[in-house]
Amino acid sequence: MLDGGESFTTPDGRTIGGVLMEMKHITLRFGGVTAISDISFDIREGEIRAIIGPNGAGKSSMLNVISGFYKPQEGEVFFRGEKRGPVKPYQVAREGIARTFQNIALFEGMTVLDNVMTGRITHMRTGLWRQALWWGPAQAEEVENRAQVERIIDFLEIQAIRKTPVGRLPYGLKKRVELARALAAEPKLLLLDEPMAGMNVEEKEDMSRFILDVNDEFGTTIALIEHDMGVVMDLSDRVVVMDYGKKIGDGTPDEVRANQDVIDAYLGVAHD
Ligand SMILES: Nc1ncnc2c1ncn2[C@@H]1O[C@H](COP(=O)(O)OP(=O)(O)OP(=O)(O)O)[C@@H](O)[C@H]1O
Repeated sequence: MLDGGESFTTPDGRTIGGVLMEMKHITLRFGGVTAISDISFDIREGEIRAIIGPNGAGKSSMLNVISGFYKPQEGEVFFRGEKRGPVKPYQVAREGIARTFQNIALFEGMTVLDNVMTGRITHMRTGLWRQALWWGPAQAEEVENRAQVERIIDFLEIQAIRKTPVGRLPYGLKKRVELARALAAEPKLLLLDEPMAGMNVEEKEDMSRFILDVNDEFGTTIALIEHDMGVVMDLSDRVVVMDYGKKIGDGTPDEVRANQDVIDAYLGVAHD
């Protein structure tokens, strides 16, 4: 277990470990706009952690800080006990963080299988020259990559469409392919950007089940952002609530539901 507090057991019997990621006093500004104002919270190993809030609350900005895409003007980010320095997003990917996007970012002309394969890039170690020659280590690596990709395709129940170009798929399935690609990287921490946005009820139920199964089967820690509060309450172990760039709540779904500031924010009660 990593440093940073006691582990705890969830109501459904899963063990949540120590702190995997810690955000300390994060402030992020865009010119005169303060998108995130002095927010601290942690993400523990094995948990499903949601960041919710009304439109413009600062959730996407926070996800981009976690993924290393935005560098906050103030505050510190710790991942696996180490303070993050100035990193490029690909270095964050190598650290074991993968993400999906709110607006699907797949290669529409490529098959499902090839799209999921692109998620293995961070695991490709042999140089292009050896790969071109299909020689020795490159061959072994390719076999290993294919096996992992097939495992994920089976797990997310997309075998039947593995040779279909992504552009031909309905929205809900595209989202599932995006999840598959992120999982192909075997992330320690998986970031989901509004995974249920634009989905119908049935697709939302499917996606919820897959998120829970991924967490359970692979032990992947999951952080997701969402503005629809109802969607994440059944799914998450703990929830951070943001409003106007500030943290107004943090706790279990029950604690957050009972928090008056959270109720006010969602009902649109005016701020002082
Ligand atoms: N690149 C940017 N440049 C300038 N301002 C930005 C930028 N990104 C976000 N903002 C501003 O920061 C604030 C927080 O935006 P953010 O997109 O993080 O919120 P959000 O909670 O994700 O909203 P939504 O649910 O609508 O996606 C908003 O006032 C927004 O206009």
